[in-house]
Amino acid sequence: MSRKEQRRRVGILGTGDFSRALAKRLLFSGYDVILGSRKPEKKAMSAIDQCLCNVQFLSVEECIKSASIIFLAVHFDNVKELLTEHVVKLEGKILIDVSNRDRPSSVTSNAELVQKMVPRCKVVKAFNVISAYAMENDYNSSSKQIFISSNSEEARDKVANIAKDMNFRPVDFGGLFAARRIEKHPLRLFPEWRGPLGFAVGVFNVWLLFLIYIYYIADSLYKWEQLFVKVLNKAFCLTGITTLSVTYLASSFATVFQIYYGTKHIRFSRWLDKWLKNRKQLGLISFALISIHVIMSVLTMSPTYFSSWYPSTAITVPANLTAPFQLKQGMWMNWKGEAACLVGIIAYVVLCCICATTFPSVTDTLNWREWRFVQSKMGHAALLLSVGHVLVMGLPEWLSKPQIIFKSITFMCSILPWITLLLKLLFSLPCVDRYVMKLRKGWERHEDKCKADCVRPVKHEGYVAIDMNAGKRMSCQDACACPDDKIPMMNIGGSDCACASDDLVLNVP
Ligand SMILES: NC(=O)C1=CN([C@@H]2O[C@H](COP(=O)(O)OP(=O)(O)OC[C@H]3O[C@@H](n4cnc5c(N)ncnc54)[C@H](OP(=O)(O)O)[C@@H]3O)[C@@H](O)[C@H]2O)C=CC1
Ligand SMILES: [Fe+3]
Repeated sequence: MSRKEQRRRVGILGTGDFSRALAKRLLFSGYDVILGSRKPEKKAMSAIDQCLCNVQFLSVEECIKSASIIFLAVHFDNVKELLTEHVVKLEGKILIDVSNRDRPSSVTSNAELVQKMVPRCKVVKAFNVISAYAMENDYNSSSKQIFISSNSEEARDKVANIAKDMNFRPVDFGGLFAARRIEKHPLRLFPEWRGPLGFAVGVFNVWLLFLIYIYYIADSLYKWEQLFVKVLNKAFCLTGITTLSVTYLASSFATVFQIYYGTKHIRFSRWLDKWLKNRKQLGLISFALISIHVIMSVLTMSPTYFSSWYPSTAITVPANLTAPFQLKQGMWMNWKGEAACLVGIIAYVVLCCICATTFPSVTDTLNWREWRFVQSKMGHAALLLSVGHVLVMGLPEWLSKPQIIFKSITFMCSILPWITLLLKLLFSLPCVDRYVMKLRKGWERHEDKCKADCVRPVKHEGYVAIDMNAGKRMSCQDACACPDDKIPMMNIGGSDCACASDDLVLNVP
């Protein structure tokens, strides 16, 4: 057998669903596949799938002997029993663990446990994030990622090449420790959506209660039948605009944070970090809510529902009527209705454009500057237009009845968007913008102070004293917060800060 043929030969232990899908995919990718089964004589794979008629069926032992790269496609519970007899034969081979867990664990991973069972084998965690169905049917899957981890770099490279040959996109996660993260991946259930959805539901309930109070309890403006469309439509609109403001408010908070600490090297607080990371979800939720508002408004667009957008529908019939009486009614919208519609439509179209750029196929075509333009400039423009839409509807009422302005939903829902827009305006002022840009390029307000106070050429157990280079990577303010008799130090990776006293200093160069 030529070396090339040997190189493209792989073994698979187990003959279940995943194993069959994997074998088929590997065959189509030009590999020579050997299946290792506990009872090879009983298996007739070609009867299950004709494509598998070229696959060799061997015992587990023979399969391990014949291939240097072996997929372990059995459930983890059966791995120990299967491998115990073959520990020696597996020495030096690459064993790819594809198993998944029922529950995530931060303490260990299946792959690490397998590595303990066969310590002299190069265990690789990979392919567990692809379902048997996708493996078998989805050939146009170059965007599908395969996460790979192993303590052997050579094994990671070899498995990455196999993944590429199978038209997947390998992602190297480094050492086998990362298998914990990889095994958590298939168990996730939209974790990044939970917070934003919870927030939106909370805000929706608050607005709904407020609407019920002002429309039904404080006043009897609407009938209870109107709760489903007339009142809920307003709740969707108010929640949509609030969520949209919250989406854009996060970046202003981040700027305030950086200005306050005078550096970009301090980590954001956890809540702010989470908020910043959830902006995409918040934006998409606000888009969904505003879409519901648009559909409901279009369906109910009539003088009865939108009485302030149309002329009065009241007809005056003369009391002394003796002849047929014809009264023409102009049912076109007044200026307020037309202006509110126009601004609302433009706001919605801008929102649709922003939304479209979140699709990976569109995002990939944008450069960094274009993406920022759409997400930041167009996003704030959409928020401004949404506020404009509300302003057109609310302003006449605010001016005519200022005493009940806090009962006006148009006023109440505009407060947060105005704060968001005013903060954005403030940070766009040239002097503020210049300062923020300087911070974002790495300049630190406390740098000069640090230069005087913190530079001490000492080393200590993996930590180095804060010097100019270290100070750039970490907040000098934090570093200088050590008491007078302690020297501020940071670890070599730059992620941890420590205060050490002079007598602990081991090595003064
Ligand atoms: N199915 C899927 O979509 C995915 C599965 N995976 C992982 O792939 C692995 C295999 O899954 P799947 O193919 O669905 O499982 P199956 O139950 O369909 O197949 C498991 C295979 O393991 C072999 N095996 C070895 N020892 C034992 C034993 N003691 N008891 C029972 N079977 C044994 C059997 O083959 P034989 O009888 O020939 O020895 C059996 O066919 C699992 O770890 C799973 O987490 C990962 C991603 C997706
Ligand atoms: Fe509206």
